[in-house]
Amino acid sequence: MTKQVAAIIVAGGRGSRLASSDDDRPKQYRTLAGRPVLTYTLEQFLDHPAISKVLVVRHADDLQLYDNAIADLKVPATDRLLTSVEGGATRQASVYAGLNALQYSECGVVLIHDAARPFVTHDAITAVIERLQQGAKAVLSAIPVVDTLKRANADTHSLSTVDRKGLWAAQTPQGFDLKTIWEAHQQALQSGRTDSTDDTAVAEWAGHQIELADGNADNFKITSPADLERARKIMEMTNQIEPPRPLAGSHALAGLGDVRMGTGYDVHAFDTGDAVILGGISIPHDRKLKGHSDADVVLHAITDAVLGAIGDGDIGTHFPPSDPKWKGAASDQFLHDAIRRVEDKGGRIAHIDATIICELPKIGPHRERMRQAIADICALPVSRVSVKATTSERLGFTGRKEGIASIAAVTVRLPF
Ligand SMILES: Nc1ccn([C@@H]2O[C@H](COP(=O)(O)OP(=O)(O)OP(=O)(O)O)[C@@H](O)[C@H]2O)c(=O)n1
Ligand SMILES: C[C@](O)(CO)[C@H](O)COP(=O)(O)O
Repeated sequence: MTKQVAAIIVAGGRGSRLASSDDDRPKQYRTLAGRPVLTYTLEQFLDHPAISKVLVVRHADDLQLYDNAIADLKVPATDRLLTSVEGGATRQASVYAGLNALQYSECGVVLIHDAARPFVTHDAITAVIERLQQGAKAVLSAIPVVDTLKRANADTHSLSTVDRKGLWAAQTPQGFDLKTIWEAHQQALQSGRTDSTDDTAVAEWAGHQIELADGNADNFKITSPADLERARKIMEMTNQIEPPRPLAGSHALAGLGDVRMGTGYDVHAFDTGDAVILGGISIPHDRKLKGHSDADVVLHAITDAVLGAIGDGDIGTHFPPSDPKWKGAASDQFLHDAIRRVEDKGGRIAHIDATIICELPKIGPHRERMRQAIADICALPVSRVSVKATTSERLGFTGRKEGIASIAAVTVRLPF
């Protein structure tokens, strides 16, 4: 009999090996081409027709980040996405929290997957499910080790070669009969075994046989800063806008699509505070910008430029300042909404050029981070985002340091 399949996505870690001073979000909430890692991971499971329930285990402090990740889903979550549960101090504890939450579901088998593996494929998921439906109690998605392996001492002098024959690199998803893995985790905990780095280790320890299913090298886990960079490049390439065809004769415009240009302008006054939000990042300053939302004057100008390109009103039309809902709101959601309006018309943003007009703070030291933040929000390669800054030679309100202005130009390609 075919058993109902649940998936647990463990997203309760802190990503300490990827810690960075300018972004305190755990790795599963960092963005790849504008959307959180967790969002991509979840989509793979929500999109798989054989999976009935998906449960995310998250850290107690991450509720807002989790909600943002769900808001970015492009596949319907419906009632298949269960209410998230809080994890524990180790991966093993987080998985156990997820298994406990599934005890009263109707699912007979469960896949356990790292949120930090967003490139998991439909085929890798199917391979694990098929073996479980054929009766396996524990299935590991894995790839054979292809590099020559060395064992080295602490000062990294190579000591010996390890025979790689029969060695596999464990990935996720790992699939189990739900009762079997739940009991194995319970026994492990009762015996004080709390440091297993994966669930097949828990099942092995409890005496169960593990079967292998085909994983793939692309399903790497984002662990280090280099992994995050690699993931960003892959996702940016996947989302890459086709380069415009070279202009040639009368068909040139057909190759480019319906190219539109929009401009935006915004101003916010200074208020007492200690940081300004500009282009999606926070910059320490001796004032803040006053506004109904977070007063990110750059994202507001870009949002208006996007809306201008498609002739769809302006930021105030869609997000009236009179609506208390937008009080203190992060402005990336305004831009996300404008981009969705472009995508609903089958279009794409091709290029963004923003200028910030202020005497202070100095923009130069923050420019690259701002470009990256805007590129992330818009799912664009950073090469398609420009941020410039100028003073107004001490003239006018920006010159008197009363506020900051920003103008933006955005190019959009729509289908004919
Ligand atoms: N207490 C924990 C620890 C880890 N995980 C999850 O388990 C997966 C794989 O673990 P790992 O890569 O070790 O993640 P972190 O523990 O976050 O990373 P680090 O060890 O660098 O802190 C990740 O999706 C992570 O969010 C979890 O749910 N709860
Ligand atoms: C579960 C896992 O992803 C399999 O490769 C891995 O063991 C996670 O733990 P780690 O702490 O990152 O080694």
